[in-house]
Formats: sequence, C-alpha cells, structure tokens
Amino acid sequence: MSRLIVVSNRVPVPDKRGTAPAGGLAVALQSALKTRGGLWLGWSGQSCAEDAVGPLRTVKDGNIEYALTDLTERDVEEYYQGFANRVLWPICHYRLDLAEYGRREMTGYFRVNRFFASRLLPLIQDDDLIWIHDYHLIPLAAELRRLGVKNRIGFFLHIPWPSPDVFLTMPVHDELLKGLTAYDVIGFQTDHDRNNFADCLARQDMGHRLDMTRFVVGERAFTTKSYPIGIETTEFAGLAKRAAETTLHKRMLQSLDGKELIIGVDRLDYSKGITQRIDAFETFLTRHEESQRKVTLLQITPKSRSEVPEYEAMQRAVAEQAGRVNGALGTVDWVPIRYVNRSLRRPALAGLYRMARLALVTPLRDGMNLVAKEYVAAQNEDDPGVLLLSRFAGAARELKDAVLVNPYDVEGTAEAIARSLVMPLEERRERWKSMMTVLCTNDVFAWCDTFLEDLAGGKAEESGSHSVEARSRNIA
Ligand SMILES: O=P(O)(O)OC[C@H]1O[C@H](O[C@H]2O[C@H](CO)[C@@H](O)[C@H](O)[C@H]2O)[C@H](O)[C@@H](O)[C@@H]1O
Ligand SMILES: O=c1ccn([C@@H]2O[C@H](COP(=O)(O)OP(=O)(O)O)[C@@H](O)[C@H]2O)c(=O)[nH]1
Repeated sequence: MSRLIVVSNRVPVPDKRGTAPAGGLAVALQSALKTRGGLWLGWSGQSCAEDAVGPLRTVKDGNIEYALTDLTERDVEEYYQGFANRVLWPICHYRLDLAEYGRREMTGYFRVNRFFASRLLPLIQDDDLIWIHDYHLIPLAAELRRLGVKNRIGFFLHIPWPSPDVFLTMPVHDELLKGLTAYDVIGFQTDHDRNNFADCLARQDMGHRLDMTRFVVGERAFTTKSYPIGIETTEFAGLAKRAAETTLHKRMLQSLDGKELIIGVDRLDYSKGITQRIDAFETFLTRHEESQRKVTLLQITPKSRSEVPEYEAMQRAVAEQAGRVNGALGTVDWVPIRYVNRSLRRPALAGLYRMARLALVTPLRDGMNLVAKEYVAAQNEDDPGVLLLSRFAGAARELKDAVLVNPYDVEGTAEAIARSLVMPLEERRERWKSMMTVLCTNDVFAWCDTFLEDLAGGKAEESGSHSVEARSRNIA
C-alpha cells in the first residue's frame, strides 16, 4: 500500500489538542487518518520573525506522523488572514461585499504555497499518494509539479465552490483554475460545487470534458467529483450515550430545571448565520409567549480568526445581540440565551447534543457542516431531537429529513422552531432513522476510502484502508 501524505493549513497539533481552535477539517481528517496512518504536513499555528523559521518539527502520534512548520508573521498576515480568509473565504461563501483584494496578500498567498512545496519536497517518496486540503493550498500541486513531482496528487475543497458569476470577480481566478488542473483528482463536498467548478472551466474556455467526471486541460487529464465528508458516526453515537454519566451532564440537566434545551454550535464566523438565528429565536419567543421560560438556547461559539477585522467586528455584534435579547426578554430566574465563547471538547459536546430537543444549524452558506451530522448521531433513538438545518449547508443535500429552512427568512425560521418543538415522537423517530441511515453509510471512513481509491487510480487499496473489519476494530 502506498504511503499517504496529507497537507492542510490547519493541523490538530498533538501537544495542543483540546486547546486548538475547533474546525471540521482537522476533526474529520484526524478520524480518517487514524486507521490508515500517514504523514500529515501543515502549519504549527505559530508565527515567527522573518529570519526565524526553523526546521520542520515532527511528532509521532499513533500511526500518524505530523510534520509542522512555523510561518513568518508576514506569511500569516498575507496568506492566512489576508488572501485565504479575506478573499477566498468570503468569495466562496458568496460574500462579495466582504472581499478585500490586495496585491500584497495575493503575492503572499502564492509565496507561501511555494514555501509549503519546498518543505514537502524532501519528504516525498516515489510511491506516495499526496492529498492536499482546502482553499489555503490551491496552487500547491502546480508548485510541486514545477519542482518535478510526478506522484498522484489529489485536492479536496472543504468549502463551497461558487457559481462563475461570483468566482470570476476574483482578480486571480485564472491562476487558481489553472493551478487546480495540476491535480489528478479534485473533490468537492457536493455535486452543486462540482458543477459550479465545471461551469467556471467552461466559461473560461479551459479544456474540454471527456465524460461525466473526466476533464482535459492542456496536457493534463483529471477527475472531478463530489465526496461529501462524514463523521465517525458509530463512535460519536457511543460518545453521546456515555456522556450521560458525566458530572457536566448532570450539572447541565440540573441547571435547566425542566426547560427544553435548544443548541447551536458554530465557530464565530459570518458564514454561520448566527445573528439571523438569534433574530429568529427572538421572533419565536415574542410570537409564542407561552414558550418563554420553557426553553433555553445554548449557543456555543468559539472565537475564530480574531485577527481578521470582519471576525473581530462580529464578536462584538453577536455578544451585544445576545445581551440585548436577554435584557429584553429575560427574567430574574430565566436567561433565554446562554452564550459561550469557549471551545468545548467533543465528549462534552456529544452529551449536550443528546440533551437538546432541537439543534439550530442555520449557516448562510457552508461547505458541509459536521455539527449537523454530529447532532443526529448523538440522539437517543427512542426519543430523538429535531435538526433544523439551512438549505445552504452542504449537509442539507444528504440530510433531507431535517427540517430545512432558509436562514435569510427570519420569520420562516421562527415558525420552523415552533413546529419542531411540538413535533410528535413518531415523526421525530422517522426523520432521525432516515438521516442516521445516511450517516452510517456515508461516514468519514467511506469518504476517505472513496477519495483515495480514485486517487490511487481506481484500485481499492487493501491493507490499512477502512475495510468493515478495520472500521469495527477502530470503533471497539
Ligand atoms: O482553520 P481555521 O481558520 O481555524 O478554520 C476552521 C476550519 O474551517 C473550515 O471548515 C470546513 O471544513 C468542514 C469539514 O469538511 C466543513 O464541514 C465546513 O463546512 C467547512 O467550513 C475550513 O474549510 C477549514 O480549512 C478550517 O480549518
Ligand atoms: O466547541 C467546539 C465547537 C466545535 N467543535 C467541533 O468543530 C467542528 C466544526 O465543524 P463544522 O464542519 O461544523 O464547521 P467548521 O468550523 O469546520 O466550519 C465539529 O466537528 C465540532 O464538533 C468542537 O470540537 N468544539
């Protein structure tokens, strides 16, 4: 079996686990890699002065070897906070109004990709499969090809790919599209994203289509498909079941004092629709006065990308909004919204999901949204809660039995909250069962195996892949 090399900007640095910022890419890749093993290269999360970047730091954890690199302060500013998170992120989430183009940031982005290529090159062996992740590293394969790398290289985009009208507003769109054609397999979360990408190629008159999934651009042929990312469904369900025994769980139940729990879990990001959600919750409480004092919304929102101005502004806006609603509607013994700005560990989250009668997952746009999947997996099959899910999350393409809402429609979402809270047990069970069936089939191991099978050139890789046997060992 070929060795797997994974490259991503964000890596769950082993000695910092638990304190690392929450994010679906790191969570999912770690689950996917733990059986198969491999080398995982990424940013250490540390920045340093221009002349102080040391050698790679390697850490072995189980059968994953992490290779971590520091970046300079300028790199972080231009590549991560600048081009990745002030241009690519807003554009891919359809927020043209928030994109801030700057030549310095664009140059920094391509420079850091060259730097990643130079760090990776000495580690590559002939048979390695290389799997690069997300919008930070789109040009990495082109840089590796320039250095003579002939290995199979795959790319998976965790965020949405927008329609050509949106994507082509970006000044360097052609460099990015051409950069992608250096990969052998390009994966997206949904068919919708994949089709948008194909439409961008067509609009720019780049190459031609061989069949449903194969394209040729210049000298290169590549496959492009959707591979919806999943979670460790069975393991997460087990975590949630066991959480009922913990002190946190008991304390939380006590503090609820019989009130129904509604939960929201999101990084503090404008794509997650948190302000629209709070508006919808307030509208629900005002229009359904009988529910006041009977429900509590627990909004867990770890800070994210705080150095980026749009995120900093949002921190203030959401805190003020939650404070205003609590001030207006709260009573001496009832707080409508419990707003938590810290990251929780996954076992604690699993227990809270299971306790919640309703989850509000209402992004304005989201690549997938693993929280939606985790909430479903955590439910008690005899008395499952309801998932209220935005149509604009990648997860909505699979979880068709969630209560689907348009998060821009605040009144519609408020009414969906009201309906969900009184949904009969039989309907809740039917919806849950159908969603859980999807999650058990499309779990994170299936995602990983399917992508790697295509990357390996169609042959199923034998040992160490996530065979049913290996997966059950993993769960045990
Ligand atoms: O690394 P950060 O800047 O702290 O951000 C965290 C991650 O956010 C994004 O996650 C995405 O990946 C999830 C798993 O595929 C998906 O469910 C979600 O919809 C995406 O938003 C980002 O794409 C990652 O690169 C970041 O690490
Ligand atoms: O306090 C928190 C909040 C979130 N998460 C995890 O972070 C991931 C968020 O992934 P998602 O795909 O929903 O969104 P992203 O943040 O990647 O955009 C999920 O696995 C959550 O369980 C966590 O571990 N602790």
